[in-house]
Amino acid sequence: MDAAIKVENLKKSYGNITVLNDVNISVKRGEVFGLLGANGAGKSTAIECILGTRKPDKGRVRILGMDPAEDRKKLFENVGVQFQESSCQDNILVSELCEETQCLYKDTADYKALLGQFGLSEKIKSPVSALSGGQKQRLFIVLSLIPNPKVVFLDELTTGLDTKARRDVWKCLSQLKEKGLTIFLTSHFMDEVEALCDKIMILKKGNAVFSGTIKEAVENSPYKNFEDVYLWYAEEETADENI
Ligand SMILES: Nc1ncnc2c1ncn2[C@@H]1O[C@H](COP(=O)(O)OP(=O)(O)OP(=O)(O)O)[C@@H](O)[C@H]1O
Repeated sequence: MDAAIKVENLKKSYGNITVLNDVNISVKRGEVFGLLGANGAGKSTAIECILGTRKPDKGRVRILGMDPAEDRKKLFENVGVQFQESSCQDNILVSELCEETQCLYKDTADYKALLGQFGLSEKIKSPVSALSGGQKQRLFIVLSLIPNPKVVFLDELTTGLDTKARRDVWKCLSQLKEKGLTIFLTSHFMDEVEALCDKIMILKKGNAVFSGTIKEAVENSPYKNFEDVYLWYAEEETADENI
């Protein structure tokens, strides 16, 4: 079966600084893939190049067999995207924003059910500007799921959420995964990565320093705790120095 997401030899530089250096990614349908790395490692740039919103210098990308630069319309009927920062009109209500999003697609999920799953039913008539940071974050995940996507990209999906909200989001995403959703996420929380990801890639200054399962990452390092393992791959200094 074709990979849901296939990235070959992706390269991107800003001026003479290489931000992505020959990155190769393959995500199967129904898998949860985590792209990890320190601030500035190149994760957001990779997502933007994969989605075709930023032009890579080199490389080939296919999502559900489609070229994101050429098949934009068809692709975005099947792909949901939640970015780190999303902007919308100041006074728009949660229900209005969901309805506006729904109008853009043919086949959509029931947004009221999604708001319920993500703990936002009571906020349906609130202005988006009156939501807390964590509530907004959950709303943007809901918006990414409205197109009933086969693949969803979630950039730092639980940054700003409290402990209970994070757990609730994990549960919702696990349920969606069981229904066959392919998830591409970035995260700085290793407990989250362990709870959700089937496969990971660790980027260090644009280079993939590890690609595989969490179990393989642990086995190929001197550490047992996944956060130590991650730091060992991702950072200049050793994990010991961070304890
Ligand atoms: N438009 C741009 N012009 C020049 N440099 C850029 C641009 N966008 C990003 N960069 C640089 O590219 C590098 C990678 O940035 P990117 O946002 O992809 O990192 P990231 O891994 O997503 O970081 P974070 O975890 O902080 O979100 C950084 O050094 C950043 O300063």
